[in-house]
Amino acid sequence: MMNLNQNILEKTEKVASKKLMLEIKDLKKSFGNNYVLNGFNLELYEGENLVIMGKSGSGKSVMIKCLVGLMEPDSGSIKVMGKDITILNRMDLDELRTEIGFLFQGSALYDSMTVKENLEFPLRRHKHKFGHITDTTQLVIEALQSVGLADTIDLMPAELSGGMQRRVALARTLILKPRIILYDEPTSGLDPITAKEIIELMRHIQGQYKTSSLIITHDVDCARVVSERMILLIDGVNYAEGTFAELKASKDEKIKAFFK
Ligand SMILES: Nc1ncnc2c1ncn2[C@@H]1O[C@H](COP(=O)(O)OP(=O)(O)OP(=O)(O)O)[C@@H](O)[C@H]1O
Repeated sequence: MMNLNQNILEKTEKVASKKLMLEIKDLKKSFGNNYVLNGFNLELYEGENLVIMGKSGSGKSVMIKCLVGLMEPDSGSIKVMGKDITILNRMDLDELRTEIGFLFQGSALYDSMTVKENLEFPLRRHKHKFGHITDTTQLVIEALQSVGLADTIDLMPAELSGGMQRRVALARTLILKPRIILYDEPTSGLDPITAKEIIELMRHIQGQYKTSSLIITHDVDCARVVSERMILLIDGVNYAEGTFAELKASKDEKIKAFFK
């Protein structure tokens, strides 16, 4: 039987051999006297699903905004696939952004466009990534198939349920074949059954597209099913890190509060 030390060593080697997709080091951001991020760190490895949990107002959105270049941190470094985004110029940042897909709360579809047109939209915007594509239909169908909704291609968003709209929004993200996906509260506002469908879909996407995902959620079920690792963001730092099972077993009151 394998002893514990050997097991830990093998796990460490496995992680070390994986490519680092995202790396946040000592991130700090404050607004006046409100010190929101006080040295936050994060490492996301290729192919993994990393969940971040934090109470409302703990700085999750601020962290995401810094990560995608919408907000300037006070200090710290943010590397996406090895490139420090805090020093990239606009054009390089735009190009790097095509490697990152988003599924944000209320990732709204354009109401006046069909599902197909909604999915073609990012392809037109990021033409340079795919060169000149004359027939986008096949790409649209493939992306819709991966979320199980190929038959909605000619429908309008209003004809879809809330869960279907979120799946189409995910297809619109996938069509650019991102290497990293950021999910911000992917199950919020959905009934438990639809939320479960989205959670299963996130797992399926990870397998099919080999994406690395950063998932911000309050949903304990979602964290349990999708995460390989979790970070608890408390007081602007990584208060605790580990697998779902490790954190759930903690006796620390602040950690326990997340699993009640
Ligand atoms: N542009 C801003 N100017 C001033 N304060 C801000 C700004 N953006 C965020 N904050 C403050 O930063 C703190 C963290 O906010 P943030 O939106 O990141 O929380 P959150 O963890 O995403 O919360 P929730 O789970 O409710 O979405 C809050 O105290 C908020 O008031």
